[in-house]
Amino acid sequence: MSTPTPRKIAFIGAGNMTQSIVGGMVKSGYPADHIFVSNPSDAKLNTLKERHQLHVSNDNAEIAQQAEVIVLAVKPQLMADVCADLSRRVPNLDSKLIVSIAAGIRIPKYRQYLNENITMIRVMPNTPSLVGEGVSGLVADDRASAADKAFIEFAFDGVGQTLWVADEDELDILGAVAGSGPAYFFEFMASLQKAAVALGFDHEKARAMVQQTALGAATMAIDSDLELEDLRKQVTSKGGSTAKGIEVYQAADIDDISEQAVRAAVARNQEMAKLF
Ligand SMILES: NC(=O)C1=CN([C@@H]2O[C@H](COP(=O)(O)OP(=O)(O)OC[C@H]3O[C@@H](n4cnc5c(N)ncnc54)[C@H](O)[C@@H]3O)[C@@H](O)[C@H]2O)C=CC1
Ligand SMILES: O=C(O)[C@@H]1CCC=N1
Repeated sequence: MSTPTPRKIAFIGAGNMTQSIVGGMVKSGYPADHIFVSNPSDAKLNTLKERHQLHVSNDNAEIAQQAEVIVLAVKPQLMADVCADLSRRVPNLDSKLIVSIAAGIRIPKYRQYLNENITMIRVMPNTPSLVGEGVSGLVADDRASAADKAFIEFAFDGVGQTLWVADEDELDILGAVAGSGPAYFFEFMASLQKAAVALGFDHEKARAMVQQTALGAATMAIDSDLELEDLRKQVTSKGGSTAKGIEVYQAADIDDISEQAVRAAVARNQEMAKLF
């Protein structure tokens, strides 16, 4: 996608997600002098400033006042306080585009916290955004224009793939699959690594074989038109060793485990919508 007309964009919170999104935007040609980032402490701000020559501040409201787009990138638990401060100190919030990447909290809540008339897009990214291989789910309210949506799509295309979803229920599900997903894959990779160690490999070799296998499998899944199940079958020779390993996973009902995990994460997103 071509670079949209630059708008001044303020990121509230300089954590992992902000660092990756800002890095992706700059790499895609977005002018760094249109990017503002705030955080209570200086270390992450200094790194961002050195790396990209963008504007930084310890004062959320100061950068929000100057911006046309405000990205809320703090933990859900802090959102109410952060928004209360912005709504007290930033005039014309309803003339800006508000974006949140926080899990759970829904658009009507932001209207309560900030202003009933805001225009809002919610995005659910994931940590592989840090290496440009993220997935970001997006959902916009009825007030967001085509230009607003294109602008935010550009910002998140810089760190991976973007997927528009129909509503906030779907965003909760995408969050439980793709937002949390890297943790599930790491958990599985770590367990395979532990198995290799249990059978005699040292930690380093075990990790090398697991991570390269994960990369290889993911690359094959992306490059192939085959269903994942068929790719699995290609590895599983009749009467061979993989079949025995797969039998163990299937006996533990891996499909049911994954469904339960996703349902539990969706339920927590719904809970956070009520709590914060
Ligand atoms: N980490 C993940 O996998 C994902 C996280 N998210 C969401 O992204 C948001 C941020 O997550 P991360 O970047 O991972 O967290 P993080 O903990 O790395 O970053 C949060 C940043 O906010 C700063 N902060 C704390 N209080 C603040 C305040 N009052 N004003 C401004 N900044 C403040 C912290 O110092 C920190 O730098 C969360 O709401 C989370 O739900 C969404 C998708 C995936
Ligand atoms: O665990 C969380 O709440 C966030 C949202 C998706 C990934 N991390």
